[in-house]
Amino acid sequence: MRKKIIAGNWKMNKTPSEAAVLASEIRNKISDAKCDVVVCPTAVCIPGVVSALEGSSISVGAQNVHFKESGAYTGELSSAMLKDAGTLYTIIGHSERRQYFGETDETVNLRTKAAVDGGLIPIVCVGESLSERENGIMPETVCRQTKLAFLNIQKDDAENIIIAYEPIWAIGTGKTATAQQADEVCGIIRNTIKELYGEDTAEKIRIQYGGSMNAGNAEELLSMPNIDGGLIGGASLKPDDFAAIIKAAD
Ligand SMILES: O=C(CO)COP(=O)(O)O
Repeated sequence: MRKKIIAGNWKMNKTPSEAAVLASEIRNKISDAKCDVVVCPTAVCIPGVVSALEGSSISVGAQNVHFKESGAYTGELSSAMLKDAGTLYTIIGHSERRQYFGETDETVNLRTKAAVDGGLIPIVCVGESLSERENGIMPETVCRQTKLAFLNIQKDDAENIIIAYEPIWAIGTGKTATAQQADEVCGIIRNTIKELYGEDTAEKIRIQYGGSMNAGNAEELLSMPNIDGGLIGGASLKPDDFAAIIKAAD
């Protein structure tokens, strides 16, 4: 039985002081979660959020990580820096980064390797666009993204990586994939992991769904056999809604 994992992607929202308040509010609402809970604020908010959550079971994640250890990469953050700041997870390859910041399958793979080597748990995002779905190439897209993200990742490391299936057409649109649609794609991803690493890794790896998950639809999505959690955008900024999603996972 895979332990569920609910992560909040705060995206480019909240100042450091607002983020610390939000973290405290979330902490107060979910003291007894049975699933893993992660919040991913912007990098500048990490120290304040880490201290607001100190001693709680809620972990902190970053929204991106660079693939080099240090050097002339203005504006970037290494896994060692994030780790030292108290981060345990990092989102990698979110579709917004692929769309607006030139992220490619190759850089997603480099970042995934750097995160693993630096002791961070990657949350690797994959997902098709609306036109890919409408043209019948959704399976090809998610298989390709998954295979390339895991290139040169050892089996022992692979099973600890989290994959987030986020169909681009469902992000921030209020248009959620149906539970059946989401489960089908999470199953395709799990099968790809089976091809790469075998049945045992495929059974262990956790696959989240992300895309307009909210307090109303979380329970149905999280009850599906291949969905092991959620990567939540908008609803993770509302403590009551985020707490309701965590309750649905438990
Ligand atoms: O992109 C997402 C999480 O990474 C999903 O965002 P929304 O939940 O706002 O649709």
